[in-house]
Amino acid sequence: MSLHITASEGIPVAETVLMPGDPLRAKFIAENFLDAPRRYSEIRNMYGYSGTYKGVPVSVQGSGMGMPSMGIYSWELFQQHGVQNIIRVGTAGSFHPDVHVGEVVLALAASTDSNYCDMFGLNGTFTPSASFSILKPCMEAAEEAGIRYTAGNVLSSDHFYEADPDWWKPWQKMGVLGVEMEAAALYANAAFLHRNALGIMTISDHFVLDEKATVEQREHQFTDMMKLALETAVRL
Ligand SMILES: O=P(O)(O)O[C@H]1O[C@H](CO)[C@@H](O)[C@H]1O
Ligand SMILES: O=c1cc[nH]c(=O)[nH]1
Repeated sequence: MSLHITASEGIPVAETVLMPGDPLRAKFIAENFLDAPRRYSEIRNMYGYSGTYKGVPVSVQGSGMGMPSMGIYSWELFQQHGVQNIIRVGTAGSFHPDVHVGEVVLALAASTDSNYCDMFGLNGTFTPSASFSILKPCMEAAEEAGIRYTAGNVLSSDHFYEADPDWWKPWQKMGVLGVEMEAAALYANAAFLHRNALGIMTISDHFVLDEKATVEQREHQFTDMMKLALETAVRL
């Protein structure tokens, strides 16, 4: 048990955890993809479940929205629940005309406008990046399952709503694929605590094209990303 996660000896957290921002997406993944799922935590309704996928123990834990929330849950999972690998299964807005709603992005690195990494006391700019130990099996699993993906830099932002409607254009110019709100904190915690992390995102909105996913799609229908994360988990 930790401050924000109930899990105990009775229902431990697995070494590999899938983390959607939305706790209802965690419930959906557990109920639709895991064998014998059991809920180990419901503090603040931030559900966590443990079960197996193809015989391998896997957990699914909501992270909430934003880096402070992801910072708390991933820190406790790594530090107090023995977790080795976290795979974020999130949604993102695309800045790229060739990366469409419903498509999968692998976040090689997470640029950020957040000061989350200041706590590590570095005298330069840390680059939160994915763990190759998860990225490689994920790419292999995607190729085997025929799941198309784009790999690149994403922006982890502290803001969902921005005052300036053109705020995203300088990031697009730098080749950043799109925006979400948690990967940088996850990658930084994993680096500091010597654990592994990867962000797999499905595009839910578009900044360039007139494309948008429904609430139902965001919660339930981004199954390529969920299957890909689970197929990656069994390869770790
Ligand atoms: O779908 P999730 O995983 O929550 O991810 C994205 O959606 C939320 C914003 O709507 C933020 O958490 C952002 O990172
Ligand atoms: O953080 C996010 C997630 C999806 N779409 C966005 O525009 N931002």
